[in-house]
Amino acid sequence: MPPLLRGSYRRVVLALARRAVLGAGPRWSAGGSGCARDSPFGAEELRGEPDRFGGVSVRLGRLDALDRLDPVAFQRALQAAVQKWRSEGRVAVWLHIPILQSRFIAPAASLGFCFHHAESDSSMLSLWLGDGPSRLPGYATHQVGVAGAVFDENTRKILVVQDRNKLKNMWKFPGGLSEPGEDIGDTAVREVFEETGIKSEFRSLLSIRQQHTHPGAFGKSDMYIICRLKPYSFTINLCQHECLKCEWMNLSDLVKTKNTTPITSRVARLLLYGYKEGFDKIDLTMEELPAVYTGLFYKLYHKKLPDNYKSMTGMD
Ligand SMILES: [Mg+2]
Repeated sequence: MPPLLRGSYRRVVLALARRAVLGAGPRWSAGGSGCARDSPFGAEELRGEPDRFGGVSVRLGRLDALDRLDPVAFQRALQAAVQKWRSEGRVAVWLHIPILQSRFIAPAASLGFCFHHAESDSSMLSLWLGDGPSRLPGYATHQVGVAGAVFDENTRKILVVQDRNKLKNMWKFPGGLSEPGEDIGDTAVREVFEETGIKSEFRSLLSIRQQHTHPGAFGKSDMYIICRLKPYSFTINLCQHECLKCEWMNLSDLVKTKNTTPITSRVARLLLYGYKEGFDKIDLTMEELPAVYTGLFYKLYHKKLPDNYKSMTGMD
């Protein structure tokens, strides 16, 4: 339990114990004053944790006694707490509401709180208290899809599929949606294996397509990334749920076919160019580096720097 909430927990528990001893009627009635208890639920129960940007966060799930609090009493307490935070110069309030406590969303909204985001079991509301328009960053706005262009240099064949649930059946690279926290290359390798049974390893990133208001991304922006993968198994085991067809196709046939998407066609040409002239001409390779946040790492994708440029500092 966070130290800031310890006091409020104690107060709420004591109030409940006192009520039980007195045998009071409905504790905090849904109508009327909304606080038919001897010790009204006040702003002090809603003390939150300050953040480094000058905001304050309140997690309702940490206040067990809220199970018995009605929305009217909550609204009154929240209004008083907001006034206090405003007078203290707080710039924002974050209100985390577990799904089972959703009856507190409407009272918060009536005080100006808006949805910031929702997860499967909770919602996060926010209220900007600072000067001018809100400077709070928005939540996730993107869906990331990743496909694997699995090219076998020995046979010059490329792995292609036709999706099952598409209006038009076109050849494309196997792929799918990235899981939260999953690396791009790992998504490509996983999706290729799930859809075709082919095992492969990540080589490079070849292209990024950005599309806004994408119908397949719930109207959000969609980033579709194609990676170059090297196969190390060759027997196809098609996923019947997602794919209609899968085959190893000659790369030159994929370049020529009309029965494909514009993105697949362009990447096929790019691969042909890389195969003939060297993959360093088309590859964005990956480098893993330590982030400023202790213990974390990030992946940087860029064209490989020639060795003689690695130590060069100027124009000469
Ligand atoms: Mg897929």
